[in-house]
Amino acid sequence: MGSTGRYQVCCIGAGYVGGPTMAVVAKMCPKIDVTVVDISQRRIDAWNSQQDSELPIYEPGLKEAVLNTRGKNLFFSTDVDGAIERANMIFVAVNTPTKKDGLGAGRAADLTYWELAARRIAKIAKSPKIVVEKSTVPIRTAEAISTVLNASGTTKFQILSNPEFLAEGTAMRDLENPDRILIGGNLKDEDGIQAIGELVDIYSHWVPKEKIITTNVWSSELSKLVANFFLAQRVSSINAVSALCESSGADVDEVSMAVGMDSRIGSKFLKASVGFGGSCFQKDILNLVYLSESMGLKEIAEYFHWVVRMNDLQKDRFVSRIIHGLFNTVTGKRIAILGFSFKKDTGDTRESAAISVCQRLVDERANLAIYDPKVQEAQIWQDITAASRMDRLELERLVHISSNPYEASQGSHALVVCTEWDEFRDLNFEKILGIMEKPAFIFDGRNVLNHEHLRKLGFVVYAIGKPLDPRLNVV
Ligand SMILES: NC(=O)C1=CN([C@@H]2O[C@H](COP(=O)(O)OP(=O)(O)OC[C@H]3O[C@@H](n4cnc5c(N)ncnc54)[C@H](O)[C@@H]3O)[C@@H](O)[C@H]2O)C=CC1
Ligand SMILES: O=C(O)[C@H]1O[C@H](OP(=O)(O)OP(=O)(O)OC[C@H]2O[C@@H](n3ccc(=O)[nH]c3=O)[C@H](O)[C@@H]2O)[C@H](O)[C@@H](O)[C@@H]1O
Repeated sequence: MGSTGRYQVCCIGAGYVGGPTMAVVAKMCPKIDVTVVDISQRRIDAWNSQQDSELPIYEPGLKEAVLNTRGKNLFFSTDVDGAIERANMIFVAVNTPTKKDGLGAGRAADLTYWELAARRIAKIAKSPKIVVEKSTVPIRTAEAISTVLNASGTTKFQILSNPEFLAEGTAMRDLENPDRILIGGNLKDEDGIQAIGELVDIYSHWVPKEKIITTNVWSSELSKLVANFFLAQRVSSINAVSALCESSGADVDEVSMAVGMDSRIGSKFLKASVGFGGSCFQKDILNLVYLSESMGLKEIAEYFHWVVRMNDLQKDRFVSRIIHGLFNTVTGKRIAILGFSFKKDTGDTRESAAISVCQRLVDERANLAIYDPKVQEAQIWQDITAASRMDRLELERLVHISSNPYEASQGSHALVVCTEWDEFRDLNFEKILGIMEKPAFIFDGRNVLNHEHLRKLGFVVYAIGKPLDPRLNVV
């Protein structure tokens, strides 16, 4: 207990996982004090902002949960040391991106932030702590972290693995009603069992006991990576099928419905798209590739790697369709990009397929007008500049950020849907057709529009995995 007599939880890392996860813990456990800390002052200021629209991330339902608990039993702070000192349990939800340089670059997870957080805990903690690995990490990270934590010998630490399965855009729903809670710990040790019990107690406030499962630490760490591999693999598989559909006249949505109705296969995650994005699928699969390679399992590494390669291929295929469709050149043509986030209901753009699509089109010297309802203009510039070989000045001649879809469409040769935002379904396409160059093309990278209706209006439409429009120039 902290000095207040209340159980103290601290979370290091106030990002997409730390913020929503702790908001739910605070909401569901009013008798527990939850402090979320971060080294980024800007992020913490945004979490504490009185302007609720300024929370650092957009997630349906998040604002309400934060406003109802903030200042009561949910606190956001940059005082990392103070929070560590007071805590009974410390969640670590820092970022674990793919390594950019050095050994394992482009594949292995970069655990710098994790290790820094662990070293801070080791330095500051004076009383026993339970340290919960929330970030997605390679198998056996808990063991390494345990070595760092216990090296000074000043106090005792129990390390638990408790991977997070929330998906952005549905984070609050996923957290409040999870399919399962996975806790990995030392089941052979009394202190380990006690630590697992404390974490189970927290989740038991709102999650039925049968959904809380305990395993050894390594199974838990590996299960997280494997879950993401299985999900991404389904998207890559259906995207591979989409190419087959376009060449054969089959319709990928019909195939996916027919296949998904087999209860052994299931209907979720079978939606063909321009390619999966997000901060985790690619990174976690590359992590599995690296782990397999380090274990000498070359063919298994290749098997995992194909899921990522298929995804790159799908993005390339989509851009090729646009270029060939527009009579083999997009140079100087205006193209409206609808949607920039990696999926709907989030402003997150990490690894978004839209970035690759825009970068390839800019390489072809197309003029882009980009519209997204939630992504900040500065973020779009940052992503495009990072992805492109051109500098900001050159890019500013080619790229324009639009404040609405109609402005983006004005004078454009093609509309390209990169994110499945609901509002795109309800646009006034008669009006859009009127303000576009003719022939007016639509490339629906998410299969969200009513293609038949659009064709009747006069658009030439390309959709992923659908029979090809005879008016589309196909190579
Ligand atoms: N974004 C998602 O949907 C999911 C992410 N994950 C995993 O959760 C982890 C975190 O992901 P996100 O929340 O998306 O990352 P994020 O980048 O949004 O947040 C991480 C935060 O940690 C802070 N940080 C880094 N080092 C720190 C330190 N030493 N002390 C204090 N703060 C520090 C950063 O400033 C940042 O605000 C990753 O391992 C990710 O793979 C797991 C499930 C879902
Ligand atoms: O480890 C993580 O970070 C998380 O990764 C994914 O969540 P997230 O990346 O937020 O979003 P998803 O809903 O999985 O979508 C990922 C990408 O796949 C695409 N997708 C998804 C489903 C589908 O049928 N087709 C498809 O193209 C989405 O548009 C998006 O670009 C997993 O779904 C979460 O369980 C996991 O916790």
